[in-house]
Amino acid sequence: MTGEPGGRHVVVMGVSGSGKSTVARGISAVTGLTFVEADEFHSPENVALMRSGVPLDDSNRRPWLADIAGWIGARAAEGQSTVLACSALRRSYRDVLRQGAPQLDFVHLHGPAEVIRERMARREGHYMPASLLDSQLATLEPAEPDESVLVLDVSLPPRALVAIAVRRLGLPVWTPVGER
Ligand SMILES: Nc1ncnc2c1ncn2[C@@H]1O[C@H](COP(=O)(O)OP(=O)(O)O)[C@@H](O)[C@H]1O
Ligand SMILES: O=C(O)[C@H](O)[C@@H](O)[C@H](O)[C@H](O)COP(=O)(O)O
Repeated sequence: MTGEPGGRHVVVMGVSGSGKSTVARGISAVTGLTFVEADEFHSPENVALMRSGVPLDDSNRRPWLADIAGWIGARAAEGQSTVLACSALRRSYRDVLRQGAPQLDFVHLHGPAEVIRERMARREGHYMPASLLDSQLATLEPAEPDESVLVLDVSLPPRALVAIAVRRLGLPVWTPVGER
């Protein structure tokens, strides 16, 4: 999607299994913002660590986040708007992402650990074991007052989460060409 220079940039954040990919894809479908999955930027070494049940640390995450910030910056330079699914667990990680676009909006999917654990256990074909949820929750640093973060309850259905996020962030609703 092209917009004014810089565009809008949204990161759907939260622990693994909180519904980031589902909600970010939904926002993209409704608004036309270009969707990207932060997991796709992980090195094979990072994926291997998580697959074997070892949590990432700052040194594993730093180059990953820098690459994502670079991607956001490149899209912003093209005037393209984006929506990402990215855990962005710590304040310092969000600060790295903001280097790509200073006015980054975050949607934090937050909710009971049991609900998220259940979803992770049921999810098929993903490298991330449910056993890493505890470390994800321990690493998570909620938004500080100066950050632009909308906190939403993971227990809501995906469609409601997408609708609330689009409305509260004032994102443009995309209309297919044939319906204009
Ligand atoms: N709001 C929701 N309500 C019920 N199930 C959900 C919701 N959001 C996601 N899910 C399901 O939970 C699992 C994890 O969602 P996913 O989007 O992959 O999370 P994440 O990207 O944060 O790891 C998936 O099987 C997905 O279909
Ligand atoms: O910083 C991290 O520890 C990882 O990014 C992690 O948070 C991410 O959650 C995994 O890559 C699993 O992917 P999902 O979040 O899509 O389950």
